[in-house]
Amino acid sequence: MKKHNILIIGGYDPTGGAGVIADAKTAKILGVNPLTITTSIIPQNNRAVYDKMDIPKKIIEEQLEAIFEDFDVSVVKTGVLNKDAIDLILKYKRHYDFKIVCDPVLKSTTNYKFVDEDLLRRYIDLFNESYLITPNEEEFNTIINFIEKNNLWGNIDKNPYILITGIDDKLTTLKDKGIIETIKGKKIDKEVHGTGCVFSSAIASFLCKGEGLREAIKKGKDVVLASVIYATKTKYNYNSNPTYINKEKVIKNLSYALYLLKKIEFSLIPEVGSNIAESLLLPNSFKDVAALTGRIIKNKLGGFYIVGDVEFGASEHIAKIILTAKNYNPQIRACMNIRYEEDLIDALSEKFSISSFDRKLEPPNVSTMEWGTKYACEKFGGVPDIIYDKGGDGKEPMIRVLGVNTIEVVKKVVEIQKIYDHI
Ligand SMILES: Cc1ncc(COP(=O)(O)OP(=O)(O)O)c(N)n1
Ligand SMILES: Cc1nc(C(=O)O)sc1CCOP(=O)(O)O
Repeated sequence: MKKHNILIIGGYDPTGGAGVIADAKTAKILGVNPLTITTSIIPQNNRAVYDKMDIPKKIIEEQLEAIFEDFDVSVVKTGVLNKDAIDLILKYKRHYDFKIVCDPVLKSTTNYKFVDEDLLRRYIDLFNESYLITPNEEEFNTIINFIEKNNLWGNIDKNPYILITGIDDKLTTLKDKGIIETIKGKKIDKEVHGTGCVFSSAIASFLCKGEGLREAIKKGKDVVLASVIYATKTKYNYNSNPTYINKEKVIKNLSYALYLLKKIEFSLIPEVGSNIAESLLLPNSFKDVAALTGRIIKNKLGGFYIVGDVEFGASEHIAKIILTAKNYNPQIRACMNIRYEEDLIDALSEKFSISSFDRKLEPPNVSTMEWGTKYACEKFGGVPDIIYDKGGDGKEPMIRVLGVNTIEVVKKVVEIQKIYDHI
């Protein structure tokens, strides 16, 4: 089966939040083999870019020669470039058949200028040979104004796609400029270093795997959203954390979580049975939530049965908990209900964050799961590890364990069972 090789050519960010490391992480999680060539060493963090040292042209060329001698490359994704790098990419483009996805990084989000007018003039030749260019709105306007001001339209005989990136992305082409399609996005209020790199390398990776342009953009958008939601906190801000949550990933997590559960003597099973569920990112309905079509139920010998299969749309109660909790913390995508025990809650308070709701305070005509989860999260100021209630008329008291995925939830349940067994 053909190996998908993507060649990433860009600058080196030692924090891995942007540059060739961020690009390679993105390609790797998407199942593409990342080959990387460094054009410059750029000491930086989320506070500033401190310097930029260009790699000598000879070394860039030797990196290119080493790769093309030994690998077939279907997509080249470019980040921070210098004139030597552009000259060499165009030289190899004349001899090898690969698509170029060009992310025109003109300056960093910390306002360090990577491109002067002399280099931007050379970029125009690279744009002309590119399949897709991914500027943000400011970079797009700078590029078009530069072409107009310097009367460079004559240098452009091809018509590459342009994706003007933002919360919503606008697909156009360099020459036509009319909007072909707008790809809607979701705003997450968090400034994350490297999102542009992750987005363009995700699109390039999906193209490398044979996806069409629109599908690659839409899936790339999902990667960036997850990478922002699960971004890594640093002292000054956040670093991108390339992450891709799709149905395959959710089902794999749930299957492994059930595998882990079967390894323990799980006895905290409520009369109604337990379910365990995990959702896609920012789920819109119970159809975006996978769970058991049956339940986890006690057997007569003190053990338990896992009844049913894992399917999307299989849960009602646990799905409502996840759908509500995501509004307080979009990282939380999983939950499992277990039996309530009076003295267990106290024993858990040292290791777990806990909130609760009281069914006696429940207003009429509401969904208990939605109202209760909302009540507990607002009381806690976010999403706790555990939400419990002490039951009500004909309603069994319950403990609900929440987490970023079902593997994390089951590991919490294993810890809770251990604590319960030693009370
Ligand atoms: C080596 C390197 N490459 C790219 C960038 C740009 O990253 P950032 O400043 O976070 O901008 P976006 O990727 O978010 O557009 C960089 N700083 N260093
Ligand atoms: C019946 C019930 N009540 C729960 C609660 O948290 O109060 S969890 C639960 C069982 C799980 O239900 P499902 O399979 O619809 O997600």
